[in-house]
Amino acid sequence: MPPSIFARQSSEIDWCEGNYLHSEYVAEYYNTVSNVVFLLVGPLMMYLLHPYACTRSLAVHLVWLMFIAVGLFSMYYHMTLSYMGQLLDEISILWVIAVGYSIWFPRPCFPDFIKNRSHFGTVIFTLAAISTMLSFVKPVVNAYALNCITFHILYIVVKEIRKCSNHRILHLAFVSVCLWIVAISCWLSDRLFCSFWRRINFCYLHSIWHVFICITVVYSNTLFAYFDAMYEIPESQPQVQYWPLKSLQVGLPYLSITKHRKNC
Ligand SMILES: CCCCCCCC/C=C\CCCCCCCC(=O)N[C@@H](CO)[C@H](O)/C=C/CCCCCCCCCCCCC
Ligand SMILES: [Ca+2]
Ligand SMILES: [Zn+2]
Repeated sequence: MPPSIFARQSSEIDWCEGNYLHSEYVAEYYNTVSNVVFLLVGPLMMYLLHPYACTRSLAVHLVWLMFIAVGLFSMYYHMTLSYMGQLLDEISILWVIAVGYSIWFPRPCFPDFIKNRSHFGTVIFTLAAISTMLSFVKPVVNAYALNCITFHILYIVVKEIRKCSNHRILHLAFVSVCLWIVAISCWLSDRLFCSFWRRINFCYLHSIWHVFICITVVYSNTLFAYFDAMYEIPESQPQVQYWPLKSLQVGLPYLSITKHRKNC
């Protein structure tokens, strides 16, 4: 009988951290626990972005709810290393990116055949549905394919930043890219150079990736929310602020709205 898709270690991928070293129930202890950052940052962003979401669209909250779901699925995945865990982790990432694109993709960058944002959303959701089906074909390539989407995101960042002269936004874009470079270096190094990291007994790179990609997503989403707000709701005078140290530009960035349109 073939192993169940829920069976422990039925995933094709095994991350560098040793399995069942700290608990008989948790396959990769640090890779599991490090996902707590998603569970802390998601609700905090929903709280900080509430005025912006009320003005722009409540779908902004959906991104952060799905972000929390990604953290929970990722926890389940590293806890079990099951095939089901892997697919839940990857498919939930695909859909949160799809929702992010539908809300924040800058209107001037729409391809010519797109009529409006809801048409764009339909195209993105169709592509995400097709990709979801394809993800079952060769699950081992899914994570690489998801990471490749970032190159398209970087292309859009460069395109938008060329039109921008606001120093706070240039700083935000620069820090987003630096954080992503650190995150992806950890992810790739954990996958490609595991024997080296095992030799020096430092197998925590994938846990470090979880923390850095979580912060990168906060930075890049704030950047896209700013670009989008300047196109769609400029009258609300959007501004980037930082939690907890507003004045020093230190901490987690978020979009604040000066003139609040009371939709909720
Ligand atoms: C107009 C553009 C809008 C962009 C919206 C982007 C919204 C992204 C929101 C959430 C993505 C969360 C990703 C967290 C992954 C955590 C789980 C994890 O680590 N899974 C791994 C296995 O445990 C798996 O191997 C990872 C696969 C790859 C994930 C790729 C994530 C891409 C995130 C995009 C970041 C943008 C960076 C932009 C830099 C300027
Ligand atoms: Ca492992
Ligand atoms: Zn992970």
